[in-house]
Amino acid sequence: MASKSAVTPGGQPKGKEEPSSMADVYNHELTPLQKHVAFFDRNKDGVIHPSETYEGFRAIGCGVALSAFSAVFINGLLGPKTIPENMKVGAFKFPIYVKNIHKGKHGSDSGVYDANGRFVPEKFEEIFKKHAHTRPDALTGKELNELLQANREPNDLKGRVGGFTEWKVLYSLCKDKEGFLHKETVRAVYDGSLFVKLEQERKQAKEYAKKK
Ligand code: HEM
Ligand SMILES: [Ca+2]
Repeated sequence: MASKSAVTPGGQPKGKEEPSSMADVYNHELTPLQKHVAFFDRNKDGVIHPSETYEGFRAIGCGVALSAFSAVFINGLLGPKTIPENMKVGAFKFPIYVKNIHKGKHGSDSGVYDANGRFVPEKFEEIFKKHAHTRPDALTGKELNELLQANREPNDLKGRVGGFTEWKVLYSLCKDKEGFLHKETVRAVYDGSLFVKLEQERKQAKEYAKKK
């Protein structure tokens, strides 16, 4: 009988270098923040390698430059915070451990993810109550800037840059023709379903283009 741990829940063989226990994260209910990043763990071995960050960004429609930049900076800066204690990691591998992604949280954020990576509905609603002036269920580019400004914590350059990048990439990927970023899109960022949807939409658009 095949050993239970020989394959990931996705059915793919596990990476050789990482201990199999890292994939265990998928045997439990994921926190919303774990779901947010699980999309980028392409082979579901519990570890996001820079190549997977790159692949994930490409899959949702980001260009080569942004995807490569993100792989270097997200894995380089966030990855080390997520390495489990007593775990030795080879130089230049820059893994991100899905299990510990809450340790990668930064300052100057909205607070919608709590310290454990859970979703805080009140904080989510607050974003729109405070900043959605033009219409209640969406943010304009200007209103997004207002949110970023309001989230800024003193002496927190790293957190500010992190928050700025997350929100600006989201806005550029998902704003509608009139420049609105919809509440339901933002909701889908927090439960991780947005990335899956964007990838599916791109695949369908490609199929459609092939048939034409
Ligand atoms: C195009 C891809 C991505 C977009 C558009 C995006 C967007 C966002 C947004 C809008 C937030 C909420 C920030 C807030 O509440 O103020 C967030 C949080 C977060 N994201 Fe992403 N993200 C992306 C990819 C990733 C990847 C690849 C990782 C790591 C593997 C990641 C890790 C995080 C973490 C750790 C947080 C929590 C930050 C905090 O609350 O302090 N994200 N992201
Ligand atoms: Ca992986």
